[in-house]
Formats: sequence, structure tokens, C-alpha cells
Amino acid sequence: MFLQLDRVSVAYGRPGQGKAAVSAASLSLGRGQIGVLIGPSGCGKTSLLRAVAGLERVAAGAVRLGGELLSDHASGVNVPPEHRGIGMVFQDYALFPHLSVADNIGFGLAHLPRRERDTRVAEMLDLVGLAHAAKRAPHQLSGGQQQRIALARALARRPRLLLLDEPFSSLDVDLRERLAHDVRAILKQIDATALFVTHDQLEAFAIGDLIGVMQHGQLDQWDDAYALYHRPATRFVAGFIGHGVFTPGQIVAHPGGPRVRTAVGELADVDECLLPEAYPGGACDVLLRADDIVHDDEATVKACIERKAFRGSEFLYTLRLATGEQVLAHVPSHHDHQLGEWIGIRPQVDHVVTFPREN
Ligand SMILES: Nc1ncnc2c1ncn2[C@@H]1O[C@H](COP(=O)(O)OP(=O)(O)OP(=O)(O)O)[C@@H](O)[C@H]1O
Repeated sequence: MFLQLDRVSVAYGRPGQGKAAVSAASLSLGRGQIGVLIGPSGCGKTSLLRAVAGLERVAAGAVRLGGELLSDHASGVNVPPEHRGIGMVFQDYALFPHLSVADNIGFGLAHLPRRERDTRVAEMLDLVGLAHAAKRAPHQLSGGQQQRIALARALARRPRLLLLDEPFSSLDVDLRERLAHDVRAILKQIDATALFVTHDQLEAFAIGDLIGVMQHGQLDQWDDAYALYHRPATRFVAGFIGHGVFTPGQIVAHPGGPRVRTAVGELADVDECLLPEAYPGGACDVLLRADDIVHDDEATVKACIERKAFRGSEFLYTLRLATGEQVLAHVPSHHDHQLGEWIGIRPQVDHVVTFPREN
């Protein structure tokens, strides 16, 4: 693997005394892959990114890039940030206001002969689609364009790895997702390896080949978006990614494979269902995603609409069963039912995700 983090911990304060901001996080990225760290505020995303950059010493574990040991707690190796060959892009762009766009991009290339520097700047301007703005000042550009300049400036030095800390968070939501797609395309075009930090799921899904979900300094899962959604490793990941609820379930043996009994009905034909023996008495909590619940007038199970949120092509309904359980359902928006109305629902679950029962 090109980037390899082995059980990296980061702690602030005096050695051995500070509380760990990151505990034993392991992840790897192949050359040309894009990784994203996501999680709630204060979970340690930035600290882990800074440890990779060499801006924080690791309190345990090791960081390797292209086979080279950059940080290693055991042997005391700690390559300084400027010798790691790593570029960084931050939320606030940090462009020089008095320099033109082209001079901002060429700023870190002073060591190159003039002609080579100009060629490199022109390449970068083309790459981010801003060749027409070369002579302008940064303040004459939009936020999205300024962030492209910051990206071009970081890439101009041909870093081995690019780190981006919440690069789109000061932009409008609409622009953010679009720019995330554009930046992914730019990075893929030059086969760059990059690690992002964000707290925005749509952005993470738009940009990442691999996504890591963190909480309280732990990296719960490092996987692709599909696996995070359909095979969450922990209850936290299950709750953090997408919309869903946990509902009590009972796994029962059946000749065709195990089934799960829930208040919304029996889940049959499910992939990857554990055997009843996995939990005491087969009792578990089942993750029911909003897209696992189908509105069906013919269904025998009825649920009362407690809340509804319009999402354009669909509603996200929050429903309450007569037995008290709450479920969520995506329903096409032409089914515009009223709050308090009872509608028929049935489960349609392909991947069943279960966890030990919690009260
Ligand atoms: N320089 C520092 N000194 C002491 N504690 C710090 C320092 N930087 C971060 N922390 C603490 O480390 C923990 C992780 O912070 P970090 O900034 O890495 O989280 P984050 O997930 O990036 O958060 P956010 O999304 O809010 O930026 C937090 O408890 C934070 O208060």
C-alpha cells in the first residue's frame, strides 16, 4: 500500500499524560486512491491528518508513505513536514491576496528555472479550468474558484500525497457537492493520492474511494461507501451513515436460511444474516434503513405518520407502529399523506444488519 497507517495514536499535552485525540487508527491507501475521514466534531479527524503531515508527533504507531517510514513511535523516527513530500489544502484557501492567481500557483516553485515554472503553472491552470483567470487577483474569483487555485498551488509541487482539511466547508451546500465531484475528477486525471477530512457525508461519498468513520478518536471502519452503508462494522457507523433506526429483532432458524422477526414483519431472503446462535436467544437489534421500508396500501402492518420531510423526489417519513416502534421510510413524493394518517408498510431488506440487543 502507498500510504499506510499502523495503529497511529495522537495525544496532546505532556507525553503519557494527555488524553488521546486519536487511538490506534489503522488505514491504507493505494497509489492514486482518494480516502476520506468523516465523523462528528472533535472525533480526531484533523489530528490524524496532522500526524500524517508530520505536524503532530505520533504518540504510538507508524506512518509509511511509498514504503518510507515517516513517523514511528517505537524507533523515534519523525521526518519533518517539509521533507515528507506532502501537500496540504485547508478550508480557508490561504491564498496571497497581493499575488495574481498565476503567482499564487507558482509560489512554491521558486527553485525551478523560470520557463519550467511558467509551464508548470500553465499546466495547473488548465487542470483546474482557470487558465482565463491567470492574471486576476484571488478576491476577483468566487469561493469555489479560489479553492481550485489552492488545489492547483498544492499540486504544482507534485506532492506524493495531498491532504485536504474540510476544503469545501466555507462554500454553499450545492456548490460543495459539485466541487467535490470536480476535485475528484482533477485528482483522478493526474493519478494523485489524497486524504480528505470532512463532516459532510454527501461530500465523502462524492469524493472518496475509501471512507473512514471516526468517533471519540477511534477509526470504527475504513471501507468503501457501499460497505459502510450496507455492512456497517459498528452501531455508531450504522447510525452515522444514512437514515435508519434500530428495532428489536429475533433471529429464527428456517429451512431456507435464517429469518429475522421484527415489528414490521419477518425479514426473509436476506443476505448475510447471522445464525440465531450469534446472540443470546437470537435476540438482537436490527438496522432498518429508510429505503428498507416500502409504503404499500395492501400491507397488513400499518404505521402512523409522525413527521415528514420533503426531499424533492421523495418524502422521508417518520412512522410509529401501533406496537410503539419507530421506523423511517423513503416514499415517492406523489404519495403526499397527512401527519397522523395511518399507511401500510412492509419491509424490503436485502442486507440485514444486526447488533447485540441494547435496551
Ligand atoms: N492543539 C491541541 N491541543 C489540545 N487538544 C487538542 C488540540 N487540537 C485538538 N485537540 C483535541 O483533540 C480532539 C480531536 O480534535 P480534532 O480537531 O482532531 O477533531 P476533528 O474531528 O477534526 O474536529 P472538527 O471536525 O471539529 O474539526 C478534540 O478533543 C480537541 O479538543
